[in-house]
Amino acid sequence: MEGLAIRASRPSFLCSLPGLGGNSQPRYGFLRLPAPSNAAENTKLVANSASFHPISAVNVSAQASLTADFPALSETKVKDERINGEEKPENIVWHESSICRCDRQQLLQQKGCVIWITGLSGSGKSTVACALSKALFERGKLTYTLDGDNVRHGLNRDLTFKAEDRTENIRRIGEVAKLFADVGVICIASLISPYRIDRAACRSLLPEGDFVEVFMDVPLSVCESRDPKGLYKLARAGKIKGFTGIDDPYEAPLNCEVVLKHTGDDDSCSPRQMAENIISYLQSKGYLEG
Ligand SMILES: Nc1ncnc2c1ncn2[C@@H]1O[C@H](COP(=O)(O)OS(=O)(=O)O)[C@@H](OP(=O)(O)O)[C@H]1O
Ligand SMILES: Nc1ncnc2c1ncn2[C@@H]1O[C@H](COP(=O)(O)OP(=O)(O)O)[C@@H](O)[C@H]1O
Repeated sequence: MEGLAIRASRPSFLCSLPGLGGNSQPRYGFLRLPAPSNAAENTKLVANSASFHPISAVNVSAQASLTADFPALSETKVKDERINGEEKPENIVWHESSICRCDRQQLLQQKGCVIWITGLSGSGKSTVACALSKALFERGKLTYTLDGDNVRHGLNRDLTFKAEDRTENIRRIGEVAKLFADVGVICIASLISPYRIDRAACRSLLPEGDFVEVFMDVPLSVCESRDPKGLYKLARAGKIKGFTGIDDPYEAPLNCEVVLKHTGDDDSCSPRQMAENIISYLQSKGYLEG
């Protein structure tokens, strides 16, 4: 177990393995514990990990008994009872895989992360997401885009635009994006995500640096003049209630990784150029290498 540097800020099993694979960048993966040969050994291993991941004695014995009854669970660990401040049901154990995130990243020659594009309706989120995924594809990098509009056709079809439903929309997309990042994919999430606290919650799901918040800094007047779906017109006419920027708030990021500022309709504001700005950021942080 020597040489493992635990990222204390993460309430999970994430740890960094400095120097692994000859790369100076820390790699993130699940801490692998050897398969215990018996319940006592298992208890000891779990107890040893308690310095970074507090678990209760009740869970330790539950783990030991599950392991005895179901050998297939021998490499599972009891997961934190509280994740993201929420109570989790009891008797849920984390099943470990023999292939970890760093293996997948090595395979893909890139690092998983989430590019979170936020901004008003009509600010160009979907357009820049599309340009980014195309430009990365041309460089041989694997992306997947979660667009608010699209996800609301399926996974989030039950959600409206009232505040608590927007929060749930963002939470679900944040969780799905986290899974994609764990696959090693560059996940592009483009949704209005108007509330700072919800974006911060999604950020907190990921290891530091892996959440790249991109703000489409486009004035409301520009978005409204574009109005490709005619929704601003309807909102102004009072036919849509609670429309972001009209009668519902948008909280611009105070401190995000990339700001794409609209300064006119010149080349510097083209979707392609905006995508290149994001790619430069990813390159500078090593996300386009394995
Ligand atoms: N009331 C209201 N407010 C804002 N937007 C509305 C609303 N009703 C429908 N739409 C359309 O839904 C798209 C936004 O969905 P999101 O999932 O991105 O929104 S949110 O993050 O949950 O706030 C948004 O798409 P984009 O224009 O692509 O942003 C709108 O077309
Ligand atoms: N960088 C840009 N410059 C000029 N027009 C743009 C740009 N990005 C998007 N648009 C146009 O603005 C409108 C809204 O873009 P869209 O990507 O659908 O925004 P959002 O996803 O934020 O609602 C579309 O008609 C699109 O062609």
